[in-house]
Amino acid sequence: MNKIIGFIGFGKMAQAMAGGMIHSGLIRADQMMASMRTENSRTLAAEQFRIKVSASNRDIAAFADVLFLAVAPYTYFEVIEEIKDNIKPDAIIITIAAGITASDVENAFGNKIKVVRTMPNTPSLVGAGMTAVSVNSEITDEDLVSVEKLLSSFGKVEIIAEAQMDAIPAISGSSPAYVYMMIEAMADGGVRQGLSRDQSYRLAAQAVLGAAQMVLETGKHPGELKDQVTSPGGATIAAVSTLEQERFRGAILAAMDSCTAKVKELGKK
Ligand SMILES: NC(=O)C1=CN([C@@H]2O[C@H](COP(=O)(O)OP(=O)(O)OC[C@H]3O[C@@H](n4cnc5c(N)ncnc54)[C@H](OP(=O)(O)O)[C@@H]3O)[C@@H](O)[C@H]2O)C=CC1
Ligand SMILES: O=C(O)[C@@H]1CCC=N1
Repeated sequence: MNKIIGFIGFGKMAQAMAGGMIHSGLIRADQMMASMRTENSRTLAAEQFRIKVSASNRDIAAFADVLFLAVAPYTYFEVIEEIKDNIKPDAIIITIAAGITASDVENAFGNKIKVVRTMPNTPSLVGAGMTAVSVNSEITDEDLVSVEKLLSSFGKVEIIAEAQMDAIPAISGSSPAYVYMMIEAMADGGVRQGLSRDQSYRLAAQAVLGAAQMVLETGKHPGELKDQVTSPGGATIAAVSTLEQERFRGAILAAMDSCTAKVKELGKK
């Protein structure tokens, strides 16, 4: 793809997307540039990713064909105020912040701009990301093709209605954190039974990966797949019964409600 990709803010999420794009071969490091606040972050990013770095958000905005706004939600509007007169007229602005709407961004720029609101996740780094996408009315069919191509270079893309975007962090933006917690707990359980720590992580992570792949590839209901594991009078149903007593599913639903409530709060600041 023959475009300059700019990142304003190059933290955990931007690095995961940039790493995924470079690794896929779609974008070369010399097509990417990023601005960060501290010198230390810029030095590390230049060393690790071999991209151009700058202290000036305006410099990045002036060169980018596709500009990712990858700062925290509470920094969005000061950054937009800083760069709004510097973006290329045809630039595509990609937002990744939880809770910030496309119309918030349009209003902050103060004129008609192309906005793609996304909610990515960190598995983008290994090409296994999940990015939800909604676009504003300035995005043409041709733009959407380019955006989908770019975002697909590091994982799956789902186009969704803007009104549903606040629901996405809980299910795919933040949820890798819950899964890592589950893998960590499963590995602790393995270690408790005498398995090595390393082997426990590999066993637990591969079981989670395989279960997710079963849901995606068989198209079967997760309940049916669970039933295939639970042999009558066996060990799995003993584990399932304890999980139900401990409100495993209730805890996940409650955590997702907290996540979504926080997303809405982030958008109001
Ligand atoms: N982490 C995740 O899994 C996900 C995060 N997001 C969204 O991504 C965004 C960033 O989150 P995350 O990557 O976790 O955060 P990080 O704290 O890791 O990164 C923030 C980045 O912004 C830079 N920064 C801060 N202030 C400025 C400024 N004024 N101008 C330019 N750069 C600045 C920081 O630079 P420095 O290091 O020099 O301080 C850093 O590079 C958030 O909006 C979040 O909602 C979305 C989906 C998933
Ligand atoms: O924790 C956060 O607010 C961001 C949004 C989704 C994942 N990380």
